[in-house]
Amino acid sequence: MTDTLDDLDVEGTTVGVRVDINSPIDDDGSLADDARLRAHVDTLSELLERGGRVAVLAHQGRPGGDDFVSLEPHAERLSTLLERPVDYVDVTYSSGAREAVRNLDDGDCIVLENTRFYSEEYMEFDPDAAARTHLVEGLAPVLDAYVNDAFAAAHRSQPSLVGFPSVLPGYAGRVMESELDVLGSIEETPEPRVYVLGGAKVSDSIDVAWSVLEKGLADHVLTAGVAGNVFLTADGVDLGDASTDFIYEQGYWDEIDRAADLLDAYGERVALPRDVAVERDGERHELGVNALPPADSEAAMDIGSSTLSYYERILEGAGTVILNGPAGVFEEAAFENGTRELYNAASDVDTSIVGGGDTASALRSLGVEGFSHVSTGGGAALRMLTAEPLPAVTALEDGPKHQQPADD
Ligand SMILES: Nc1ncnc2c1ncn2[C@@H]1O[C@H](COP(=O)(O)OP(=O)(O)O)[C@@H](O)[C@H]1O
Ligand SMILES: O=C(OP(=O)(O)O)[C@H](O)COP(=O)(O)O
Repeated sequence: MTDTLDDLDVEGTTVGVRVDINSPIDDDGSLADDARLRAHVDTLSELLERGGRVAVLAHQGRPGGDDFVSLEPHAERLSTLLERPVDYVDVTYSSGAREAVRNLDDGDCIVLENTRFYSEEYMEFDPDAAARTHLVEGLAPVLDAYVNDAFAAAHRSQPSLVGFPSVLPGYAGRVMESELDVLGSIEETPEPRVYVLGGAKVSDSIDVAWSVLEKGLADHVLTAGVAGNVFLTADGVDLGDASTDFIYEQGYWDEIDRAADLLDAYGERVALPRDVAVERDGERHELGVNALPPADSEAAMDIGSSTLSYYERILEGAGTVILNGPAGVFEEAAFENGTRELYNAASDVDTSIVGGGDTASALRSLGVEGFSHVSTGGGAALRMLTAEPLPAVTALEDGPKHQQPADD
């Protein structure tokens, strides 16, 4: 068990709080959805009301992505949500960042710059190595304690997640605490258990599929989204140039082989889309897999209606469904149907657990409700639901193993 905020003597304590406010970003760089910021309000308010001095640490996007932006808009929105000034600091661990942290008074809050603006934060380290990174050596000297509330990133072994608890006393924030509580007992959920893997993080989805199939946790794995397209390709379906190029551009070429191996080993428990939707003459047009490939420029953007009927039948018999990732490009009206209907069917299952940043945003924009638990995490929730340890949680549990770096 990890210590929580109940174990922290907050007043006058300078706390580095790692949150996950990684959010969809509009074309103009503003926040398209603030659900993940709202999720952390309880933790941050509690720390501030108890007289803590709070330096928020977080990442946004991945290098090269359109959503790889500064945390300035996040600081502004947090200020509104917390109903108090929240200053944005344009550095993360340099002397300027240390200065901003030293200047905090009781009840003050700042947001440090996107941790992933520094390349080491985009690499995986074991906790000992993470303790020696620039980020941790630079910032830990001015912190008294570390709170990890970033459940959604807890499956990453990055310095801001595993390095700080190696040199500072670490505590789980309220989001982390409640997620660990709800998601910690997957083996006890009713069977049959169905995992629905959609979205665009194909490597994560295939990792999860292997793990839950090998451990006998999943009775069925339903594939959709880009993951579904990769499985179809692995099964020998030619999706055409547009979808195939997309898989290649996203760096998922190797995943096709992994998906093929998985189909060889557990094919009878893995369901593949039976049809896909493409854009033809400006409208949605559905094609059965036998009618593929489509014309050159037509990408598979959603699952079609016969896939939906097939998946709905499996879900009708399920005791538990665990779902991550949209079934298609739900951001476009023509391709939201698969996601809406699949989520609706999943929400009718007795025990229904859903997670993921885009998934939560799809739930809200499509108005789907009724899940037993909506997790702030996608990959992290799935990893936990495979009964695998989360590196950031293990680091918190293990506690500090190294001396806190000295202040200058
Ligand atoms: N067939 C598809 N082709 C391209 N993108 C897709 C497809 N299906 C889903 N997506 C995209 O997947 C993204 C969400 O995936 P992901 O980040 O894995 O979800 P989450 O954040 O819930 O874990 C969405 O932006 C959606 O447009
Ligand atoms: O959005 C996140 O994960 P998710 O898409 O699995 O919900 C987390 O912020 C982790 O981000 P990452 O998958 O770029 O490491």
